[in-house]
Amino acid sequence: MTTRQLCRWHTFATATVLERAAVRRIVEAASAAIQQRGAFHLVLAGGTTPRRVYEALCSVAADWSCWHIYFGDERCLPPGDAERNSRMAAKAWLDHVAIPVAQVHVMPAELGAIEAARRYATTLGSVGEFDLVLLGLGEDGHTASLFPDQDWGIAANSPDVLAVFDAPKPPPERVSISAHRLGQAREVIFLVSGAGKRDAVTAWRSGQLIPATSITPALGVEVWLEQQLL
Ligand SMILES: O=C1O[C@H](COP(=O)(O)O)[C@@H](O)[C@H](O)[C@H]1O
Repeated sequence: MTTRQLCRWHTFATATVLERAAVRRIVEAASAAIQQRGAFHLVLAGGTTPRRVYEALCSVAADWSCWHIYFGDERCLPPGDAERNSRMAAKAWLDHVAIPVAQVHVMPAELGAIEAARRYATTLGSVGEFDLVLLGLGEDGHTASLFPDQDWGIAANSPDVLAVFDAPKPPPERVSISAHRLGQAREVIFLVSGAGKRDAVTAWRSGQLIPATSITPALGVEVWLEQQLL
């Protein structure tokens, strides 16, 4: 049985306005989580819009010692490869702030998708609900590394982490947190900008099943997008 996605759409005049709002929301969510539970568990997305948000996070004041970072997906490439989502996030943000290294949970994707998925599932085994999951949207409607016509891990008994092969966007071998596990979150925000996303947004808004619609947290998802995409 599939759960229907509760979706709240928010438009922003430009990508820059959207990115500034995302930075503010991340910092607010972190403060609230740290105040209420002593820690902030944040899942990062790859992609261009998130990268600019990460760059802006370098200059905010935050209690970095309480932040715990996870990755929604990763590309099976060597650790320092510029195309890895973890490398991008490190370069843009994580290398410049005082989040303890042991609290940055990189997917060991260099080990291959199957072994990396197995190890990351162990990492997530001790993590409860994420406080905030950031996701992107690909031009084909993919999110994290959940691609059209592949297994998105929707079922409650799906593995928490999927080994992905034959991804249509390079590289073909990837690792992704499953849709079911990504939905175990207090808050999920999709950050969507760039004219190339228009068809995917139209498909989503018209009720078509695309990978992004498979993320169904109890409180629904927020989709933050540039005005030009509507
Ligand atoms: O390959 C990926 O693509 C999506 C979307 O990225 P974008 O650059 O088209 O915005 C991203 O969310 C995902 O993390 C990444 O691995």
